[in-house]
Amino acid sequence: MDVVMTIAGTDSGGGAGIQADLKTFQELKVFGTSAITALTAQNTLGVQGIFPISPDFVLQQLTSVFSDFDVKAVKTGMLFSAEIIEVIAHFLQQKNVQLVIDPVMIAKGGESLLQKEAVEALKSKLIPLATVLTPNIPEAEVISGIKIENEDQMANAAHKILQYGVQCVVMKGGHLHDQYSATDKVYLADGTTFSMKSERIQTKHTHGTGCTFSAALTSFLAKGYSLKNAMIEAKKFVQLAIENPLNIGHGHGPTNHFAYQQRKGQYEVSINES
Ligand SMILES: Nc1ncnc2c1ncn2[C@@H]1O[C@H](COP(=O)(O)OP(=O)(O)O)[C@@H](O)[C@H]1O
Ligand SMILES: Cc1ncc(COP(=O)(O)O)c(N)n1
Repeated sequence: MDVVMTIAGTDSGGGAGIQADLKTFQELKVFGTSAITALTAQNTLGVQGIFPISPDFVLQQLTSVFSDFDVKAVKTGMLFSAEIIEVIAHFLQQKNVQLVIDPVMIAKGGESLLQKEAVEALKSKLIPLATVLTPNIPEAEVISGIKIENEDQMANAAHKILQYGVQCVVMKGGHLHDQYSATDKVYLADGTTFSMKSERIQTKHTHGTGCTFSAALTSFLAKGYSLKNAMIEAKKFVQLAIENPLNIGHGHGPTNHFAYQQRKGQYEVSINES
């Protein structure tokens, strides 16, 4: 059984963060472990409270898991502070794992999940260790310092981020103003790019989409899929999770992690090489 790990914050409402990651891992038949960076009191309406975990205790969780399991791939989500990022980066530097970084900054309701001062530590300490970085457009703007309003600016931002040492950047298109499609663009350090296009679902139930995508990507990498195939299957996983909502909660509801196993044979992501 392939063992994976999520280093992230919790979501008491179960739609994002650690909970979304573990549900995704379970559906994709990998064994999920975790190191929690912060507890959030959260539901589909927003984040009502944040209780950060001490950096020492984050390190204790990492040490417990890695001293016992052969962890194949790790993803990070909400990291909250520079101190927590530094502890994680120092720890992972000495490990041979595939690392997916979802640079979570702001919850859909607008609450900050990463302190502003922590962006520098993310850029200089953690991103250089990563196999893949999965920013949404606002996160890519903060990390690159480039405003993204068109494809050229997106490519410039991706190439700047690749210079920080990460092997691959996926620009997630959920926030783009495209009425019909949700296109994610993938930029690799070898200069190649491709895009993954799916139908944009008109829905307010997109809580945890970024967490779910990066957890699925981590699972497929741990299972030995190539980077490209892992990315395509992760896109399929999140598309089906959005397309088949559970209709629970009174705000931005969670996605449906069960849908991939039920419907994966009925859906193909459209790939464009460039
Ligand atoms: N309305 C939608 N319909 C289809 N796919 C979507 C939709 N919104 C987001 N996605 C997809 O969900 C994934 C997460 O994207 P995004 O919402 O940009 O990230 P985040 O949750 O980090 O803000 C991406 O693969 C994106 O293309
Ligand atoms: C603990 C936690 N982590 C991450 C997110 C981001 O959620 P989304 O994937 O919807 O951007 C969240 N709302 N809460």
